[in-house]
Amino acid sequence: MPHGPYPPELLTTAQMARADRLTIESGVAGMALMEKAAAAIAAAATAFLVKTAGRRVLVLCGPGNNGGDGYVAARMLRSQRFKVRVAALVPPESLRGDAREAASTWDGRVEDATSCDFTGVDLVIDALFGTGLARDIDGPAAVLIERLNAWRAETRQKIIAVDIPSGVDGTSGAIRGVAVQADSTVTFFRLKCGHLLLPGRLRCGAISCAHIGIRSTVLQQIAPQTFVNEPDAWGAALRLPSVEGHKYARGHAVVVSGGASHTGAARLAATAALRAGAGLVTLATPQDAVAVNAPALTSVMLRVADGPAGLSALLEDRRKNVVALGPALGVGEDCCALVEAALAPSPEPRAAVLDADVLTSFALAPERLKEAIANAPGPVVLTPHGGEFARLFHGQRWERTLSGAPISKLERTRDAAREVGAVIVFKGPDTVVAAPDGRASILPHATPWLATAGSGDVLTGIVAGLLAQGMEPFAAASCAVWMHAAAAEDFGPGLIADDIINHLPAAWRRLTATQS
Ligand SMILES: NC(=O)C1=CN([C@@H]2O[C@H](COP(=O)(O)OP(=O)(O)OC[C@H]3O[C@@H](n4cnc5c(N)ncnc54)[C@H](O)[C@@H]3O)[C@@H](O)[C@H]2O)[C@@H](O)CC1
Ligand SMILES: [K+]
Repeated sequence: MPHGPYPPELLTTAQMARADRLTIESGVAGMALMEKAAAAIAAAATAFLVKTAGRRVLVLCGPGNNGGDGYVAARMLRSQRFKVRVAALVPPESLRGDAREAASTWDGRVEDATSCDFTGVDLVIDALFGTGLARDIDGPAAVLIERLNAWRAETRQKIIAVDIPSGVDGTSGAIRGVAVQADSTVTFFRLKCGHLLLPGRLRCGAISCAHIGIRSTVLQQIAPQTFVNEPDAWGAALRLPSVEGHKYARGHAVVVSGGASHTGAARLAATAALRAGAGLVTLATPQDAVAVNAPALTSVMLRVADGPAGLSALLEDRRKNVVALGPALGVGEDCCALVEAALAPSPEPRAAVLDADVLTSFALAPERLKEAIANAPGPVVLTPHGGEFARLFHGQRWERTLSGAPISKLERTRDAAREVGAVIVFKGPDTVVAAPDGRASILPHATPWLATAGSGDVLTGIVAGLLAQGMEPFAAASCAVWMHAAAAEDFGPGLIADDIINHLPAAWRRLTATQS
């Protein structure tokens, strides 16, 4: 699993190649970058070998600069008296540019990787393919990677990946044919999107990011729009309560409850909105559910709002600046009509969070949802999981471009956000948040315990609570995803949705510690 914190920007492989190019054009030699990259790899390998008292290293080198890093790291490790073997996919004489120069600094034997033997090896360095991977791996290289993974599984020996595990697409996180299963990955300058998107993330092991002499000023030209979902990316937009502020200054969120037998989900969302910092939260309940909701609430207020007309009347109070609906609302036309009431034009701005049954209800009429969003009196955040996303954006079923490159969850979320005009939180272990203007964030670590009943309802409530305080919607949605994961991580095994709410104060503490 990844280790953080990381630099905030995430790059595509094309953006990373541009960062290398811009740096080289500014006068830094490509070999100097490679030496630093290799030094970071050698340091990681040394730390591992010292800890395990291992001595024998096998460096697998590919046909490009990733292989170049491997040759230089091999030389560095041998100079520290480790027993180093190098095995390559192509003969060193066939290499070009920096890779060729790097290989020339290794004066030891170079074995043929496709027939190399792993017996007795303590550590493998995977320098086969990096950000230059351009197609699916097949043939002898694929067989080698399969043999390598089988060796690791059998012997429990370790693999360090140079930049990215070979076979993982650095932009999409897809596996191109086969991919190395690494125990740790040392990447350079900035993480790539494919380090955090599944399934790539699961192939990386612990990720570290080394500085190799590329200045962060190159990012001004590259203008990345994707960020690691950590406080560095959105902390500046956070609204912390001030001593002199009163509760109305922190907004008033309305959460819409389902009928008498479906009330728990909305109560979870409402309580989470309060814990996320909304000044006031009202649960809008149908008359038939009052008797169920009333005894179950204390700090959340309760108001009757039957159907669209009831909700419209409740929302006439202009201080109610966020409405959240979807959890256990029931699928169908009644649900669509409630959403249209919630998004109806209003003289005061009002944000909305749409989740669960709302997303399914509009699956057959996405244009209708798009129109309601276009006319809404404030920003809208949609929080689909995989199934809801697929139903609502079924037009986006292509997994690959015409040239065969995989289309990632990141790009699909970004396209959907642009298409529908709302911030989209595409939930999962690698939750992606995307805004219509193209900004996106990816959650670097989520505990598997988050996949529990009611967890999504709590997330809806946190988004609503942060929006109520006036946080910018992309930042609010990203922050909510982070807090949700941080609270779950704080609680640990055995988590249920109520625990996420109860551990939001711990997430707040962690967050405010990063801000001071
Ligand atoms: N000067 C630079 O550009 C730097 C590059 N660095 C390293 O260089 C790597 C990128 O180097 P490259 O752009 O040369 O790319 P790679 O070394 O990742 O691979 C490119 C080579 O692999 C071949 N190839 C691509 N996909 C293949 C497939 N499926 N099957 C078989 N062959 C395939 C290509 O034809 C090309 O020969 C980074 O990941 C990083 O490790 C670092 O040393 C930092 C500096
Ligand atoms: K690699």
